[in-house]
Amino acid sequence: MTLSFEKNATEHYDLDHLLTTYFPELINQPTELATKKTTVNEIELALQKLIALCGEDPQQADLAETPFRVIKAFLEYTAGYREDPTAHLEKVFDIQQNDPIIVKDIEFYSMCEHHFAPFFGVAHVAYLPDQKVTGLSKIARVVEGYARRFQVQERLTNQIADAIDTVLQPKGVMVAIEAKHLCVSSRGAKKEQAQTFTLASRGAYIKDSQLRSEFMAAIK
Ligand SMILES: Nc1nc2c(ncn2[C@@H]2O[C@H](COP(=O)(O)OP(=O)(O)OP(=O)(O)O)[C@@H](O)[C@H]2O)c(=O)[nH]1
Ligand SMILES: [Zn+2]
Repeated sequence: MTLSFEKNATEHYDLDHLLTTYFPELINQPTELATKKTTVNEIELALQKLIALCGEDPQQADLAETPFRVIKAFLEYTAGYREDPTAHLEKVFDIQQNDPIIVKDIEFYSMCEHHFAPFFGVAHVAYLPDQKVTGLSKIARVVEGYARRFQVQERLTNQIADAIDTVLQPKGVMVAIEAKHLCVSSRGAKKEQAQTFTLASRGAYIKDSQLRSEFMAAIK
């Protein structure tokens, strides 16, 4: 079977648009843009080979644009690599708050770095401020910024805690993530109900059992 990516040249196949959407700096860098285009074409070819390896004909009409769509989807799943999540926390408010602030049920989608299968669920974040209080949405933006990468749940949990700890310098921070991993439920062990719960605590949340139980009660 001969494979070629030219087959994808349909009206929906707008490589320039794709690349300049996800890499806006390439608009003024024609050489780098050309290199990226070659890379995309190579990946398309590899994805056609993957489709063939799985037992399907990559040239059939319904699959013609699939490699391009996959690349587009991956750039969306991994948008977090092209931002600095800590930057969201730089804007702080002068709000007097002596007790913890807890933002719970922040839904997220991430991508397991072992299988490129989604894992998804909710993150709960608490911090005990010390002067710096951030906007509530910024906590959710930090979760997004680290979730949209190739991840493991433990690293995601710790990165969120570290970002808040470093930028806001609170008295303490605690993050809990509840997630379902499709690599565990849809394949491999095939445990559909299994969920993973991870915690990361910093500062006062490491040892203060009252703070910890208050957080656990709030997210129940
Ligand atoms: N600790 C941790 N493990 C993860 C995460 N996501 C996936 N994994 C695990 O990564 C492991 C990879 O194990 P391997 O034995 O190398 O890969 P595998 O043969 O596909 O393993 P199975 O999933 O058991 O079929 C699996 O046990 C996955 O469940 C995560 O976020 N954290
Ligand atoms: Zn996995």
